[in-house]
Amino acid sequence: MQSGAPALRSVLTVKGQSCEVSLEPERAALCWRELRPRRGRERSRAAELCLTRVLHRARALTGGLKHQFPPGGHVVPVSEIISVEDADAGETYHHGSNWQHMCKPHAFTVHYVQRMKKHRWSCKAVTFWCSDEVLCCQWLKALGDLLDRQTCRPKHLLVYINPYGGKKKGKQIYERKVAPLFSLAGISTEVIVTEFANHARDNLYEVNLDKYDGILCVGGDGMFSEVLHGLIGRVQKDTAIDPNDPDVVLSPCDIRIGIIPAGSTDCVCFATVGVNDPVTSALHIILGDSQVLDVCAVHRKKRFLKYTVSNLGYGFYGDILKSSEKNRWLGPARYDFAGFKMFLSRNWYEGTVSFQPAKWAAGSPRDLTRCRSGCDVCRQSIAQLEEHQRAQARGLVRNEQEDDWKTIKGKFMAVNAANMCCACPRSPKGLSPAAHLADGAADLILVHKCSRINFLRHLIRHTNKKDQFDFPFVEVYRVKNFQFTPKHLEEDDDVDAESTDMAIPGKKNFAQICADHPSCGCNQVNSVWNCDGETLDQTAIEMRVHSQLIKLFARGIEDSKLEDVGCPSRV
Ligand SMILES: CCCCCCCCCCCCC/C=C/[C@@H](O)[C@H](COP(=O)(O)O)NC(=O)CCCCCCCCCCCCCCC
Ligand SMILES: Nc1ncnc2c1ncn2[C@@H]1O[C@H](COP(=O)(O)OP(=O)(O)O)[C@@H](O)[C@H]1O
Ligand SMILES: [Ca+2]
Repeated sequence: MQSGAPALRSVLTVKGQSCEVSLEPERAALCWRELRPRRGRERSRAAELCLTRVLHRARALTGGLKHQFPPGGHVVPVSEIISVEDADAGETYHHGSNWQHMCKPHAFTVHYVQRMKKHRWSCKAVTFWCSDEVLCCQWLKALGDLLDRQTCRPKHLLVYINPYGGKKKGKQIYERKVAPLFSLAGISTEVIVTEFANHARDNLYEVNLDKYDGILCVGGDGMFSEVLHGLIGRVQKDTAIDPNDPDVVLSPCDIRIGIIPAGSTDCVCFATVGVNDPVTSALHIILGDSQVLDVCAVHRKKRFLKYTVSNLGYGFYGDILKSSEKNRWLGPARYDFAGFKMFLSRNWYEGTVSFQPAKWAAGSPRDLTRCRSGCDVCRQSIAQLEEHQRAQARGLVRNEQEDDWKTIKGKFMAVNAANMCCACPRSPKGLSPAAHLADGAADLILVHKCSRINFLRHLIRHTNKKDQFDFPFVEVYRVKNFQFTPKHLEEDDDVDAESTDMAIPGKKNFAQICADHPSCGCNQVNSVWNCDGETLDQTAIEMRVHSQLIKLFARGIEDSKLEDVGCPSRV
């Protein structure tokens, strides 16, 4: 069906009921309604309410439907159709009171996305029976033409599976839940089951990226981090950008990354999709969703260390990660066990944090806004950032290289830089609920030394509606960069850029003794940085946000108003 082509309207049979079915290109929606609703099928008030919501959503998605659908109507935007195919021969067809088997049915099946509760999607199917073959072909062609126009959808994907992530079910999850959906959608894949850590990262430096429309990782945040490093590293290499230069403008990655969650925290997936469900993620990939994402680069002096997209955490979250690695056999529960242990240890670390606020950011960490699909705060922040950069280039405002630094010295239980809300099943609102995916800024959270009971109160607020920053011992800032120096390195301006913190013998020994004797009463000198679930050996670091450097197969968390909560009216 060409653009401007007339609408297709027919009377077709769905589940033995005659329906008026229409497909209108300008509305980009497939709609059907029963001509004579079945007797004795009175809709409950709840069902009617649900239907009103479907119509409201369809109107929003299709730019306003002029046509009102009476109760019994169904609307599926073409952008949410997964595939259309000839109905299976031999399928049972209900005609009047007789059940018949048709050898060659004149019917087609539409597979589409249905919204379930809590941002979960599932794949539904509806079969339309036609009176003759010509009509059936006409419908298949019209729908096929409209689907061909969905050019953002991937056709060929490279998939990396971590067989050891999370509950070690990555391969099973991919084969049972994801691969069948991809073949339904006509997506071909090349699958690599990783054999060792960093296999995916290293492989991405070698593969011909032009062959693929996207790179998928099946695993947790650590596996995502591998793919992120492989892809960003590869693109910088291809464009001759030196990642060791902390001030360099990194080349953006155009190829999208998809995450099939099969890890322990799945925070990147949860915070960009709204749920860690493999089927939902596969459907977002099939529809060709795209969500840009800020990436933070971590350096020490002039040496690149790591990229992070979710949380860069020192103290509590660094210690949890380090301690949990020994108990990998516990699966995702290792974090709760380590969390409990670290809570009891009440470690704190002395050091200095310096940062530059993101002055142009449209939001602030405690403004109660949430980053949602098509986020206005992200759009406005980037517009203001670009305006600011243009003014700087024209010399209208001072270069901020040396200005506006704020410095805080202290004893910290935790230093976290959340580049996104970091929502996960343990904390559905996340470490920084108002952080944004693509605003060019991160939320720097400083938790000063406090009593165990106060720290617990702060932690518990990650799981309820109260503000976790509303404590005198917690500070939060929206920043474009920050530096952290542990106290024992504060005087060491001359520390060789190549050396690590552990190269200071006396201090290493002290830290070692205390780590070995936690009951000795001394606090350890150093924690480690938890960088999206990977540890960093260095403690003195600098971090800078690179706005919108990568793209994911996601659309950000949708407003829950758009969910058809178990609506019975959508077949
Ligand atoms: C009392 C309940 C407190 C719940 C507090 C929950 C806060 C959760 C914030 C989570 C931020 C997650 C940031 C992202 C981290 C991931 O990149 C990263 C890697 O993920 P991967 O294994 O999938 O590769 N994951 C992590 O670093 C794990 C963080 C896990 C945090 C668990 C915290 C549990 C704390 C339990 C404290 C218990 C106190 C009990 C007192 C009686
Ligand atoms: N085949 C493999 N063997 C061992 N480790 C691997 C393999 N493939 C990937 N990894 C590493 O496993 C780590 C954890 O993976 P991840 O999928 O994030 O699981 P989890 O969420 O349980 O931590 C990552 O650091 C990744 O580099
Ligand atoms: Ca951000």
